[in-house]
Amino acid sequence: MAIDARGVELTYSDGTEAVKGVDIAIPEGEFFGFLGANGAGKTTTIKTLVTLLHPTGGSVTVNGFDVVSEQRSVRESIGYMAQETSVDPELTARENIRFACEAYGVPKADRSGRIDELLDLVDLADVADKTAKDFSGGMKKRLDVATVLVHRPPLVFLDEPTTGLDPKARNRLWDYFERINEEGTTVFLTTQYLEEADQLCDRISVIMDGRIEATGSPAELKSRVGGDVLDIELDDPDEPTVERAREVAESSELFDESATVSTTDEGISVTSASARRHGTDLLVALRDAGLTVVGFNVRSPTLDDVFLAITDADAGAETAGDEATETGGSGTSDDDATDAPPAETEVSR
Ligand SMILES: Nc1ncnc2c1ncn2[C@@H]1O[C@H](COP(=O)(O)OP(=O)(O)OP(=O)(O)O)[C@@H](O)[C@H]1O
Repeated sequence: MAIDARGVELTYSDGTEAVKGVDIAIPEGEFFGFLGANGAGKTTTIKTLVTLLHPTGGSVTVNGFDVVSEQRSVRESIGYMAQETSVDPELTARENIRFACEAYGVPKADRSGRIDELLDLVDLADVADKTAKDFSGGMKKRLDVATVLVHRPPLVFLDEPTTGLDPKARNRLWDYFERINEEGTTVFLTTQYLEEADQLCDRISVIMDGRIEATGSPAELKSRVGGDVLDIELDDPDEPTVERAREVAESSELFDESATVSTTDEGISVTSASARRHGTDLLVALRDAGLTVVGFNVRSPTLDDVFLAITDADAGAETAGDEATETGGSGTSDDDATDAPPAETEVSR
């Protein structure tokens, strides 16, 4: 097992319960995605797994080593790409990787071969001797990836590695991650992007408010949505119009007991096992209710829908969102620079 985490809890010294009993079991070679909105607890969990924070409850082994009593062995056997870049802008790409080789104790005789190999892996060989300060965001991230691989760790942690990158740079990074995984490295990736998790991961856990709400392959999670999705675009989708459409949908034939309706910027989305069969009936019912449908589409669910389904289910279950206050001086954290997370998710439709 690459990671075996049981009942992990992490309460910061200001009382914020960021992780509330998380179980994660990741076999070797898996590409695992840890998905959640801002502030859900992804970084706190990852920092616990890489020994930067000590769990306040539960137990974790990484590559068979205990994260508390065998911290050093854990660190030697993993690569960790943090959200903040570790690239030194004053050094060249080659020097940055060489520096990482020294830091990780890569034997001198192996260094230059390893550096060339990694420059090739992330396509930076052409700019190997340019200083990193002139690199684009995507190039810096690629260099970051190379530096965490110098000691050939069997397991790498990537904490939101593509946040802030344009789609092209993001796609390119995905190729490298896939390549690393194909070569046998276990990957633990955190992301806010459902599309990213869908594309890359064998298995995904969704974390919300410090708890894992769902785990499975992208296909399994999508099948939990319980049907296909009918997106309906309304003319002038102000609040009363959308509410009326929701009422019509909820009293239509589509609406069996597992069906759900969510509101979107354009109108409503109905998820139902009979979305394909009875979709057009709903359109007629909406027209009869005096509503103008300007667009509709029936599609298979995406991970966005999974996320929404979980969020909807969760909203009733608990009083949501006691957003923690930042103290900036936590005794348990060795980096206190977490930005206050805005209360929004990256779920775009
Ligand atoms: N040093 C700290 N002291 C106190 N609370 C903290 C600290 N760091 C994070 N938190 C809080 O713990 C919770 C989980 O934060 P965490 O950074 O793990 O979430 P995340 O899912 O990684 O979010 P993001 O996408 O913003 O990185 C949040 O409520 C956050 O405000």
